[in-house]
Amino acid sequence: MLRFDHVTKQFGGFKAVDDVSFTVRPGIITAVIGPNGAGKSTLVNMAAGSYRVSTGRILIDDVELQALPKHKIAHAGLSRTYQNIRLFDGMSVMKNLEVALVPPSIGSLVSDTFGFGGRREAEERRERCFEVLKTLGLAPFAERQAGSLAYGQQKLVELARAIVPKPRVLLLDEPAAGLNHGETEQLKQHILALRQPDLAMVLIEHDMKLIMSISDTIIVMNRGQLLAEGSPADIRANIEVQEAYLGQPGAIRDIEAAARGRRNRVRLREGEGLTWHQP
Ligand SMILES: Nc1ncnc2c1ncn2[C@@H]1O[C@H](COP(=O)(O)OP(=O)(O)OP(=O)(O)O)[C@@H](O)[C@H]1O
Repeated sequence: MLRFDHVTKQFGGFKAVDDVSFTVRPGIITAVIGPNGAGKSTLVNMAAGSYRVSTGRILIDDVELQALPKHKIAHAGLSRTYQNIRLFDGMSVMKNLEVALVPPSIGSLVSDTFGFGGRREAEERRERCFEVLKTLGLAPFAERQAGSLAYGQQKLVELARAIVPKPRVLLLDEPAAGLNHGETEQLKQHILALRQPDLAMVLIEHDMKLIMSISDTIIVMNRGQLLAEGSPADIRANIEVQEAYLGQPGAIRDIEAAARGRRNRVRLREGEGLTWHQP
């Protein structure tokens, strides 16, 4: 379980994430949506240790992540993919995956990737990587240079690299960005297949069709604040959220004013299970 507990991130005087609290449960897919600049990637970057939290806590179960270095966060069970592909272009697909299995105590990715540990450990790592490549249909490309693959295949290699360490929390930052219809459909099937009882998955996406078809719960962010959370049906049914997402400022102001007049969390639509959060 991943928990954001009153998390704020300031860049100078600007709050990119402003007192956000929510929980990502295992066994389901939690989507985070919102207009450009809403603070979605900043949440991921803080959880993964790329950005320091200004105030608040981020936890996997009882382990606080916000003060840990990146490799310890990975060791605690968190994996991520990036909005922009970050593979080692000149290395084989297999090596790109093996890098993710380097024991944190070693310190040097290179020494491990190119031969650290006993033959047995190396063999086990390769077996695990190959197993994931097979699952994602990438086995034929195992020894190809990552940079030589098509864009859609590289996005899948990123996903594979995030999966090999068997994470407990998987953060996917716009995995469908730049994919065509067929590739997006394929990605959808892979993400659905990843849904397991012991994995908490966060999906940041702008592709609303994909979001609505695979998410179990949706968090709506706007201007650094958590605006609403609910099931896809709740979110779809709520015209105000749609307007906010489509960027109509009048609707956002109305929603903010409505929420400000209430204490803490309020349910505006009791029957629908949509929870509003006070900005
Ligand atoms: N390193 C940084 N320094 C200064 N400002 C930043 C930094 N990273 C993000 N921001 C700002 O924080 C705000 C939130 O950015 P973020 O990337 O989290 O939004 P997002 O919801 O992921 O947007 P998008 O959907 O466009 O990726 C933006 O205004 C952005 O310019």
